Parts: sequence; C-alpha cells; structure tokens
Amino acid sequence: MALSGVRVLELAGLAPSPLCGMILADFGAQVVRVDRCPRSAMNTDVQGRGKRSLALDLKQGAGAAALRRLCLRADVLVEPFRHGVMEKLGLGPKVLLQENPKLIYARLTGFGQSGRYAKSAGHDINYLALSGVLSKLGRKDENPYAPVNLLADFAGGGVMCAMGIIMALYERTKSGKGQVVDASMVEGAAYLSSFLWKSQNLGLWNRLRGENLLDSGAPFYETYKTLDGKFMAVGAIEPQFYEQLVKGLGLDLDKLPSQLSFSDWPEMKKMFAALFSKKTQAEWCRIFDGTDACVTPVLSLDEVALYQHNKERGSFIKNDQEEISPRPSPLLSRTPATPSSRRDPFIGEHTEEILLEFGFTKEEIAKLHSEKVIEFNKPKANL
Ligand SMILES: C[C@H](CCC[C@@H](C)[C@H]1CC[C@H]2[C@@H]3[C@H](O)C[C@@H]4C[C@H](O)CC[C@]4(C)[C@H]3C[C@H](O)[C@]12C)C(=O)SCCNC(=O)CCNC(=O)[C@H](O)C(C)(C)COP(=O)(O)OP(=O)(O)OC[C@H]1O[C@@H](n2cnc3c(N)ncnc32)[C@H](O)[C@@H]1OP(=O)(O)O
Repeated sequence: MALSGVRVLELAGLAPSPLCGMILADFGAQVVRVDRCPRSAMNTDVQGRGKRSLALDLKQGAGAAALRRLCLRADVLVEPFRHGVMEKLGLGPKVLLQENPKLIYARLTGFGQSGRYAKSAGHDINYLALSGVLSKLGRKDENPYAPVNLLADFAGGGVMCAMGIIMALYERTKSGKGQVVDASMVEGAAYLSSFLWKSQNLGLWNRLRGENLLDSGAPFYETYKTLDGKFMAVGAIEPQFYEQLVKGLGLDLDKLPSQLSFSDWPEMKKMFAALFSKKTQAEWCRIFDGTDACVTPVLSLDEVALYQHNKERGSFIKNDQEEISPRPSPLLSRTPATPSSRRDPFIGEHTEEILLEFGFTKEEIAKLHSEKVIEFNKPKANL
C-alpha cells in the first residue's frame, strides 16, 4: 500500500483527527491511537479502522517521557488539542523535533496555532462560520445552515491534515527533514471553497443566499419530493442536459421561459415540484436512468451499498462485524488501499505490543503499568 512503513502516532481527539488517522491507516500506515489513561468508560472514536490503541497518561511525567520515546521512532505525530496543550505537557514541536528532526508534527485544530482564537474552544459550525463558507449555505429567507459537521471537521480538517502530512512525507524524501503541519479548520474550509472566491466575477453569486445557480435558487439544481416521499436530485446545468431534463418531465422546452431567466425560477420550481410529486422515485429513475439529464435518486445510507452502480464498483465494504462503510477513496491502480476488516480497537488493547515494538523492555512496561501510566485492556473484557 502507498503508505506502508509509515509510523503514525495519533493522539485521540474528537472527530477530524480520527478521520485523518483512518485515511493514513487505510492507505497502509501503521497508526497507533494514543488514548487517554485512565480510559473513559466508552470508546468514542468510530473511525478507528486499522488502528491499534495504546492507553497512556500524558499528564504524568513518565507518560510524557514515554510519548517522547515513541516519537523517536515515529514518522508522524497527529495532535488534536488547542494550541498550548502540548507545550504544557512538554511535548511541543520544539522539543519533539529537536529529538527527532525527521518527525512530521501535525497539529489539527479549529483556529490554528496563532491568532486570538488559538486557545479558544470551538466546533465545526464555528470554524465554518469564520471561514466565510457558512454565510453561503442555506435556503432563501432562512438562517445559514451547516451541513452536518462535514465541511470544517472532515473536509477542511481531517482530509486537509492528511494531505499536509503526505506532502510533508514526500518533501522529507528530498530534504530528510520533518516539519510542523499547522492545519486550521477555518483555513481548511476556506481553502476548500476557493471556487466560491474565484468565481465571484462570473455572476454566479450576485443574488441573495438561496437564489443563485448552485445554492438551491435554480429549478434545475434542486431536490424534489416524489410520490412515495423520497427525493430526486437534479443537476441539469448545461443547456443540452437541461433539455433532457425538460423532456423527461414531459414538458415542451419552447413553451418554458429561458433556462437562465432568474425571475421565472420560483414559478418553474413549483412546476417541477408538482411534476416530481406525481411519480415514485423508482418511476423517475426508470425515466431518467441512461439519459444525460443529470437526475439521480437521493439514496439513504441503507440504500447506497445495494444501488447498482455502487455495487458494480464495490464502493461500499463490509467488515467482519457485518458493518457497512465507504471504501477508501481515491482508488490507486497499483497500490490501492486495503482497509482492515477487523473491528475498531478497544482503548488500551495493544498497549503492551506497541511499547515492545517501540523498544520498551518488559520490565519498563511493568513499571509503567504499576505506576498507572499505561493501561492494558484485553478484548475478552469487552465482549
Ligand atoms: C461537531 C464536532 C464534535 C462532534 C463530537 C461528537 C462525535 C461527540 C461529542 C459528544 C459525544 C457524545 C457524548 O460524549 C456522550 C456520549 C459519551 C459516550 O462515552 C459515547 C457516546 C456519546 C453519545 C458521545 C458520542 C460522540 O463521541 C459525541 C456525540 C466537532 O466539531 S469536533 C472538532 C472539535 N475541535 C477540534 O478538534 C479543534 C482542536 N481541539 C480543540 O479545540 C479542543 O480539543 C476542544 C475540541 C475544544 C476540546 O477542548 P478540551 O478542553 O476538552 O480539550 P483540550 O483543551 O484540547 O485539552 C485536552 C486535555 O486533555 C488532556 N489529555 C489529552 N490526552 C491525554 C492523555 N492521553 N492522557 C492524559 N491527558 C490527556 C490534555 O493534557 C488536556 O488537558 P488540560 O485541559 O488540562 O490542558
């Protein structure tokens, strides 16, 4: 796999850093999740695929020292705390990079490592708000609306951080040096939205939120409810595709206002909505499948894996617990990701084997255990 041989230490965090670690693990890195000790009652990382868990108390001097030792043999450290937390533990980048100059030290935060909010708490919706992107999301006459916590946490955070790590790993093959990756979710979400910025002069965003071409203003870029309470997604932007949409709906193009007549959009939406409500989703699929009308069913998470196209590509996978999830993306032709099919690790499940692997002796491990710096957690206890 593309990242085999890369050793990653991921300090356990909320949502974005677990995704970052999972991407690296899916593509072959050996990812150790460093969990809190004493461990919490329940594992809240649902993105632990392919990782192993080490429960280590970083607040004890011996725990912080153990992490420093682990970092000597690691390629990447991912830390998800607000700025200053790692420094307070004596585990800041100055210390760790001095000890291992090849280390990639990835810091995944909401507001970044500097600026007045660097030490403030926040969540996806706050980061999205400060990126400017949230102001563009939402329907006409409604408040801005955050699409779950996908944009800042995961796209602007977890994925951007993984990209930064991979770029730093590539650069290290030339310079032999590590570096700090300062992944701010505000900036990640803003960067992700570069198209919004760069397209300001195209006239795409001249109208209020929810009245533009791609933000639910246009009748040909919208979702519509079907007779059976399901939905169809319509994305017929180009005139040749729009023509096919109109045909599929049983309308006559010559009798409709021009496609880009903004003032007619609200009425056209009503007309399209009335038509979509007359047939079931399956009936609309039969009409539009195989055309270029850019009309697709809105599938639920229960439906996607069984949808013919997704089945043909094997886009969703099952683990040995029969849980379905998306296959890692993108597909690499020679060295594709081979995600683990095992269940996620329990907190502290691999503490001993990891420490042995990183050069700790049995005696040292026993001492750390007796001092409650580390915890073991045998799987049987969780079953
Ligand atoms: C919208 C999303 C958030 C979604 C999260 C959900 C997935 C989960 C939220 C609530 C969960 C549910 C809930 O807990 C109830 C149930 C519990 C049950 O167990 C499981 C089911 C639950 C239903 C559970 C289910 C889910 O887990 C939830 C629904 C986001 O936006 S996530 C993005 C957040 N932002 C960031 O990550 C940016 C950077 N980080 C931060 O800004 C801060 O970390 C943050 C997130 C604001 C949290 O601040 P906090 O004060 O808590 O932490 P920090 O200041 O960073 O400091 C960390 C302290 O911990 C110490 N520490 C760390 N590791 C160790 C260790 N190994 N040993 C010892 N100590 C450790 C560290 O030293 C710091 O200590 P100090 O505070 O003393 O300096």
